[in-house]
Amino acid sequence: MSENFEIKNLSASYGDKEVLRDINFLLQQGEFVCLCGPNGAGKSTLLSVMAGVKDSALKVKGEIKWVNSDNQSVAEVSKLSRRECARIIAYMQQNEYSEWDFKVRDYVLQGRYVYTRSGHYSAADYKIADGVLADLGLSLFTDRYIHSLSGGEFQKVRLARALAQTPKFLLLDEPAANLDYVYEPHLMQLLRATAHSKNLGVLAAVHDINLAARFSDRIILLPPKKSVLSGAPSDIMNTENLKYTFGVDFECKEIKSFQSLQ
Ligand SMILES: Nc1ncnc2c1ncn2[C@@H]1O[C@H](COP(=O)(O)OP(=O)(O)OP(=O)(O)O)[C@@H](O)[C@H]1O
Repeated sequence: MSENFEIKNLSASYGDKEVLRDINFLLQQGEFVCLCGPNGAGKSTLLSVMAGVKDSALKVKGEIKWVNSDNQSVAEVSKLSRRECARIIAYMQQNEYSEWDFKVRDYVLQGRYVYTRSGHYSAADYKIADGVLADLGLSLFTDRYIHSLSGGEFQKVRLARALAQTPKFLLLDEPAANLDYVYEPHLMQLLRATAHSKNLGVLAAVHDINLAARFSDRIILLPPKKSVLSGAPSDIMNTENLKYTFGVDFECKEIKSFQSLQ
């Protein structure tokens, strides 16, 4: 049975500094959703709260839980251990650096850690890690060391590690950062296809609203200290909603060839 990730009446602040105000939305398994908003609107903060790894100085009110298709609560993020949470949600943060220079395969295998006993990986764990590397076109990188990778290559390897976690929900903070103009749309296409084929709920903070409009099933617009707007790209991407979110005027044009490229 599919589950939904429900965010209800969520507000968050650092001391007196309000960051999120009255956020409400559902993320369903099997959909690819882009989270768009201006710098500082709270996209990273929201993702970290949903993943259960927020900054300890951040005070949060509201509900973050999973509900089943009958709208019954299944679990709450705040009541689960890190290990339990990580079996349901994989979270790829904006910037990450590993002190240790792992081989790519070992780094991706870390996604399986939450399923191991005492950190021993099974043949099935290796199979999953290798399968994800193949899906992302990274098989040739398997034996490379991560410190030798370019920024874009490492970004893809980080995504592979998150997918190896086989979560129900995948939270990505700017997954297209460091990617070139060819791989950027490739990645968005892959995320959409993976969400659909693996019944994975994907929420990705994305700065490029054209990319979001072209590939997502749904867009959530997050303006600073205001409620979110949510809808299919064709319904939500209009001058009024973009002004509400970004505070500046936009001209919106539908480019049909974008659709045909999918
Ligand atoms: N530890 C902290 N203490 C105080 N304020 C913080 C802290 N961390 C983040 N903030 C503030 O919270 C607000 C939201 O930050 P956040 O990184 O979530 O925004 P964002 O939408 O992801 O921005 P960007 O698009 O620039 O990455 C910002 O104003 C930021 O300065």
